[in-house]
Amino acid sequence: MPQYSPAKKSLGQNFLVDRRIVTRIIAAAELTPEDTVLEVGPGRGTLTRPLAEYAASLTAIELDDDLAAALTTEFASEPHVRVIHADAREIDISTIAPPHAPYKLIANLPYYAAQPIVRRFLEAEHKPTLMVIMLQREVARTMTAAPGDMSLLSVATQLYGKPRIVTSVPPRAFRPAPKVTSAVVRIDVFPRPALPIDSIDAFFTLVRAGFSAPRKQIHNCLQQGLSIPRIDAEALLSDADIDARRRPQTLSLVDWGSLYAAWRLRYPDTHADAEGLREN
Ligand SMILES: C[S@@+](CC[C@H](N)C(=O)[O-])C[C@H]1O[C@@H](n2cnc3c(N)ncnc32)[C@H](O)[C@@H]1O
Repeated sequence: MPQYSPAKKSLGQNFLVDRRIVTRIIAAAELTPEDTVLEVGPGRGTLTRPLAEYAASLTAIELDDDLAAALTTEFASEPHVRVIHADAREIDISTIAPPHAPYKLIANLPYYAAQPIVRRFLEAEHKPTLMVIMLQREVARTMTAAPGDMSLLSVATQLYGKPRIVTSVPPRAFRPAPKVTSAVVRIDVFPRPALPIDSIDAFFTLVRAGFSAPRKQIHNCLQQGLSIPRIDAEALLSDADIDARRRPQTLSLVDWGSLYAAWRLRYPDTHADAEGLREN
């Protein structure tokens, strides 16, 4: 058994100790002996060991110097396992997965960086076909929300894939125990975004504007977020066949697609400086 350094809170190190949850994660990923797997944050290897047994090849990305070194030693004699010492938020995906080769991303994510990591892989040119990830249950619920409870994160997730919660995970399943309940989420990633949008950055400029004041009616949000007069916001919503009095969280993905098409038609030149989601 390798000697590990104490858990580092700053790196979100809550190590999974409940083997039943490991089994649920592996089952949700429906691994086959042909699979290429990418694990983010292998930590002390609780998931890494079974993944290495099931998958044809496994790449594990770990930011912690000590853990990356320990895992490299542990898997040195297994050529199908590669440990990369890097930050998953910044990794160049083309260097870890050959172009066009399908891969699955499986991770018990560090909560402080879960959203940027998920976003990075969902927005990537070379996306995973499937993600099975552990994150805070509140974040999981937001990702999987239905119209009525939608938010920027729900739209940003569901544009790229179909998420569902596999199971909730109590704090006692980890050492040290986190303060919050967690959840395993499976996202079946679409080969292409669910909406025919010509600019992802422009689309998220619109969605962000739409959620600029979630308690207000959608026409107010668009006025405020896009800096346009009320009459123009109402015209856009009418073009998209959306009642101007609805709240932004009630809009479905299809509604956002219609609103985007209407906005593109009325304001074809206003999106050049769009920055997408990355600035959040
Ligand atoms: C919640 S722990 C999970 C560890 C292990 N997979 C398990 O289930 O016990 C998150 C892991 O991600 C690593 N980590 C934190 N930030 C990271 C980043 N930006 N890129 C890659 N790994 C990171 C931590 O060092 C830690 O090992």
